[in-house]
Amino acid sequence: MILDLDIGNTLSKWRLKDADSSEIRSRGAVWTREEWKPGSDIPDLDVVEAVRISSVARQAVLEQTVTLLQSRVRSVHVARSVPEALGVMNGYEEPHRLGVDRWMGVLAGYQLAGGCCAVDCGSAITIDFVLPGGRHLGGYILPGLRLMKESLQLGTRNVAIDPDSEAEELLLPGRRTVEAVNHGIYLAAVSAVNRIYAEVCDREGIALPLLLTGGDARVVARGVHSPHAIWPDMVYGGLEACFPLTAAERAGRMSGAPRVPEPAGLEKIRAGLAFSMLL
Ligand SMILES: Nc1ncnc2c1ncn2[C@@H]1O[C@H](COP(=O)(O)OP(=O)(O)O)[C@@H](O)[C@H]1O
Ligand SMILES: CC(C)(COP(=O)(O)O)[C@@H](O)C(=O)NCCC(=O)O
Ligand SMILES: [K+]
Repeated sequence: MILDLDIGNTLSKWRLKDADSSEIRSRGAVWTREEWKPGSDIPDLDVVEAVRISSVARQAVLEQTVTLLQSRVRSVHVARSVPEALGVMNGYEEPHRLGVDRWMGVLAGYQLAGGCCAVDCGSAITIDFVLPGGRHLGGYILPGLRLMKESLQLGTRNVAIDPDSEAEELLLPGRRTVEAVNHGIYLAAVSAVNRIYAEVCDREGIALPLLLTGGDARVVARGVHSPHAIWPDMVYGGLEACFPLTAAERAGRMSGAPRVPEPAGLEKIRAGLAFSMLL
């Protein structure tokens, strides 16, 4: 069994993948700031023969995790942001400073769709661009929905946006504090994604496929106008591409990869941008 780990600032997600059948056997998540204890929602390491890790948590968290895993599992692979991999050139001036979860998302997106825009809606919302040919342009980082809400300190943190809410409802003026905050941060997040996607496509003269991942991907996607795909396992896809262990992975197939819709035409994206500038 292969254990894939995606350690974010909020949640440490894991999944167990059968190395023979490529099936995902189980998944879970624990709070990143909490210590792993027996009984918490962690996988049984006795069945694990290899581990792949993407971590943006503090260095100490990664070190503890790697030490624990190395004592139990033969091969442990830790992903790093590097200047170039799998045909993608990292756009950062200091490539190792690019969050490795972003790097994994970009590599997975490029392997699946070629040039693309990869959006990760977690603790932070990150929006990265890679062009056909593999040049990563860099990206944008803004606070995620939960962080935006907590920063207001209005006592609304425990009332999360219902992920099944319709975007139209979430865009209405709120008539209670909780509603006003939830609708405000929602509009901030979806406006940023829509605008940044259109700006960069316009500037580069190309309509790029759009991919979303992260804990808030589903609700943010409801407010995204352009055709897009949601890929909950996009970071894991990057791990599979960097450290292929199964026959399918070596052939470039990533688990759970969605069908990516054709992007809207560049003229349509540009018309939307011009319209939003008139407002
Ligand atoms: N069941 C859930 N538990 C915790 N957070 C959730 C859940 N569903 C959605 N979220 C949202 O997802 C965010 C965490 O997403 P995730 O992509 O795991 O973040 P990170 O990678 O930064 O840890 C939370 O900040 C919250 O807004
Ligand atoms: C931007 C991030 C905090 C996003 O982390 P996440 O929301 O996925 O927990 C992470 O990718 C990170 O720590 N990046 C390093 C800084 C950078 O990418 O420029
Ligand atoms: K993120």
